[in-house]
Amino acid sequence: MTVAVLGAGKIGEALLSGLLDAGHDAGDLLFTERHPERAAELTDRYGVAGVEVAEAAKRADVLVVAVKPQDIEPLLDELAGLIGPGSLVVSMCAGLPTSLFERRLPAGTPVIRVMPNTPMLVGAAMSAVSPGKHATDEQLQTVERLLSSVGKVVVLPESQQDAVTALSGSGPAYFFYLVEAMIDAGILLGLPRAVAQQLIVQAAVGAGTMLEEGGEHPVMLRENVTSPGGTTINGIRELEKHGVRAALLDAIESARDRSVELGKAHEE
Ligand SMILES: NC(=O)C1=CN([C@@H]2O[C@H](COP(=O)(O)OP(=O)(O)OC[C@H]3O[C@@H](n4cnc5c(N)ncnc54)[C@H](OP(=O)(O)O)[C@@H]3O)[C@@H](O)[C@H]2O)C=CC1
Ligand SMILES: O=C(O)[C@@H]1CCC=N1
Repeated sequence: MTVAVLGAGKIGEALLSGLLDAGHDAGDLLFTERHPERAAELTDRYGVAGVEVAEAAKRADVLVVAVKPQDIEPLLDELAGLIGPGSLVVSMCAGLPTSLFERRLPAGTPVIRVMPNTPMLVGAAMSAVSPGKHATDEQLQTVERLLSSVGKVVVLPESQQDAVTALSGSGPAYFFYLVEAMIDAGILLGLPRAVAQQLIVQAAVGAGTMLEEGGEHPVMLRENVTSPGGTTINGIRELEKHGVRAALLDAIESARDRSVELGKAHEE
């Protein structure tokens, strides 16, 4: 099976790299890029061929659309004249509904909407998958299998994709932001930056592993760190005083709203 990534930016590269690490053959992967120097860099790094969209449409069984939602219109115009009956289109674009692709591509084109995240680069993606109206169960399974090689996969109704985009699509950015702020706190307390970074990154990895493997609720895990009359509760009081929980709710709601807005921009 040949997979072509249309738009090999951050997420497109993460997919190529994750698939190669998972054992996919470079010869079964293609990508398109509009900057020749970026294409050359990717071919050097991964041994994957950069091609024109027409060649990708001709050779690939699965076309993964990974351009910014703002760049979708010209690509759809181009693809509309190129897509053959055997092509399966997978969109990773935030906010864009499968109905947009179905309306603009040849009648009956199977489309599957996916929201992955950048940990795909290290085989630890969370991908949520929603089939459009022409995608068969077999095509859904193909996409699930492909994405399972680079992380975890859930199948969800498309109506939940804007929420998923805000939660797990953007989620890594919020964790990185917290880590960055906590490293700054280490600097404030006089630790060398490298030491602060090592301490916080390992605390994040340890917490993530406990969340994933321990099976305990996050509230319980936090309570276990919070000794009576100890240090952690002082920190928690400050987080509550500064409304960090409400800030996260607002942040994720706002990201969801932006996903809805990106989709609306392409309504008929
Ligand atoms: N980054 C993330 O964590 C995630 C992103 N996504 C989705 O993935 C998509 C890409 O996001 P991201 O990787 O961050 O964005 P990037 O801008 O890094 O990647 C998109 C790439 O596609 C190129 N491009 C645009 N139009 C074309 C075209 N017609 N043919 C070939 N290449 C083209 C862009 O070139 P140029 O540099 O000139 O713009 C760019 O290199 C978005 O729709 C986003 O919603 C989904 C989940 C997570
Ligand atoms: O910021 C964005 O729009 C993309 C979608 C989810 C993560 N990154």
